[in-house]
Amino acid sequence: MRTLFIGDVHGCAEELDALLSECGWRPDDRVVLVGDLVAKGPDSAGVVRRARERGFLAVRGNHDAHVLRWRAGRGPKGKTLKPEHQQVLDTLTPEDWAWLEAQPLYRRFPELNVIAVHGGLVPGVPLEEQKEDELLNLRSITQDGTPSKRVDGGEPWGSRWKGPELVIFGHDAMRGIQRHPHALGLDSGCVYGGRLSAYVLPECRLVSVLAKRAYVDVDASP
Ligand SMILES: Nc1ncnc2c1ncn2[C@@H]1O[C@H](COP(=O)(O)OP(=O)(O)OP(=O)(O)OP(=O)(O)OP(=O)(O)OC[C@H]2O[C@@H](n3cnc4c(N)ncnc43)[C@H](O)[C@@H]2O)[C@@H](O)[C@H]1O
Repeated sequence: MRTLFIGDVHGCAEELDALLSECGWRPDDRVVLVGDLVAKGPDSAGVVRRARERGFLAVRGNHDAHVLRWRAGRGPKGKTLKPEHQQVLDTLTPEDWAWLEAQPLYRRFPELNVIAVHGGLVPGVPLEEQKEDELLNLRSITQDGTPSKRVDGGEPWGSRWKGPELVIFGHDAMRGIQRHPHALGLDSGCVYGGRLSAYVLPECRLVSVLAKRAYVDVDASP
């Protein structure tokens, strides 16, 4: 059986279809989306529906977690919901929400020696002791080992991850595809007009398709 790990889709349903086609996706392939299925792009509900109906697996991304919190009435106090998240709340069906809520923060694939997570893992911390915010939002590690959610907050966390598992992650569109000895970043910025990327095992093949257009202007992003 093949396993296709796919980077941040962010509602780019047409690009997801194109990528699956480029990979030669068959229903007996296992597909694992590494988080941020929703928000920013044009068709979050279409992405979740495809994943749900086709039996894909996913891990939860920071945007998925954010809309789930609002849906549960636990949005940050005194804050208003951004349009990109309101659109998700307005369009997902109850079945979509149930599926999204069932997605964990990380998944282990022992037979592949792979861990899938959206943000990252703090090197040296056992998997079960990793904090939720870092699993969702980690990007960098400072010289003294402090985790940071900022791109300029140190070196990429993946460069310090020593294995033994290969960690496949997303969340870092600014750095794009990251190849470290034991970590592979798959967010190639599709929603910003970049590419949507997949890593196919056991072939060890990186496949990507161009975004049809930029749905978010990087310069206009907060
Ligand atoms: N209390 C609160 N009140 C209201 N809202 C709240 C909230 N707490 C959380 N939220 C909202 O909930 C969401 C999740 O928040 P949170 O979980 O806090 O994540 P975040 O890292 O702050 O969210 P970002 O939107 O910055 O990052 P991202 O996950 O979209 O990463 P990406 O790499 O694509 O993008 C990161 C950046 O990189 C830029 N970028 C990406 N690619 C490129 C490129 N190639 N070149 C230049 N810039 C690029 C993007 O424009 C973007 O700015 C956010 O929208 C946040 O604002």
